[in-house]
Amino acid sequence: MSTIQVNGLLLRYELEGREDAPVVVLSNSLGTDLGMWNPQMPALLERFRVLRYDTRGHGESEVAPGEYTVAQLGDDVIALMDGLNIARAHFCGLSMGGMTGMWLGVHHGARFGKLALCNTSAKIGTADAWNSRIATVQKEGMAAVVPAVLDRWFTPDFQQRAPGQVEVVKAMLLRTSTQGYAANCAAVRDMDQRADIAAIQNPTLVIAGTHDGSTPPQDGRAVADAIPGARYVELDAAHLSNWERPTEFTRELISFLAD
Ligand SMILES: O=C(O)CC1=CCC(=O)O1
Repeated sequence: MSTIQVNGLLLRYELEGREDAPVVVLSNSLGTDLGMWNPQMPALLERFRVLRYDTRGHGESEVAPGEYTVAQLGDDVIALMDGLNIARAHFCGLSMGGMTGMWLGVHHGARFGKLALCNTSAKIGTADAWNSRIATVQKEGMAAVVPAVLDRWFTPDFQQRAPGQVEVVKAMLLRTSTQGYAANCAAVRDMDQRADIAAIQNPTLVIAGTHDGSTPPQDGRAVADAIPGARYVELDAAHLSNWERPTEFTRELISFLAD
């Protein structure tokens, strides 16, 4: 396992692929870790050097005290790239990872080539709903949110036809630190980038899921409409579209990045 000290905490990362290939950074969603990109890795590694990491408070990365902000999550990516001497990269993030991607496009666009913003939103849910989720995990632990979260991540059809894959992702959610999860919920709760993202100048792909109960397609469309020239693609999937439609997701991502 590789770790690096960034912004006062240890982040776990993996950097794989040919040293002379263009770099793509992959950023995980709330309640997962860098393993959420496993379905895309073999195809990505044929063309790219892939840097993926566990967002602070997730997986094997450290849990910093207090609540986080999307700006902190974005600063971690810049510090990670600086620490690994990566001057420029493409970026792909799903859900909270996509929110980090929007922030990076607005504030550090010159460090990035193309942005893929997947199953994400410039503003998500109400403060009350996030506060209630935070209170639940703090009082009852991660297991208390698992059934509702899984029903937003995967369609009933996928849960029935791929129970083994659902178990793999469920295990990531259950392994997530309660404190880290709550701190990242606060970052998502407090984020509103709707007025900012029109400033993004990077070529952008927005991927949405028709059955996504967390960041519905209209949210993805709104992101694509706000970013000049952004491409919008909708897959027949719920929130974790990269697991539910891995072939289509990977094809869309690679054809966009390699174009
Ligand atoms: O857990 C959810 O409801 C879905 C989600 C919201 C932000 C994120 O990254 O995942």
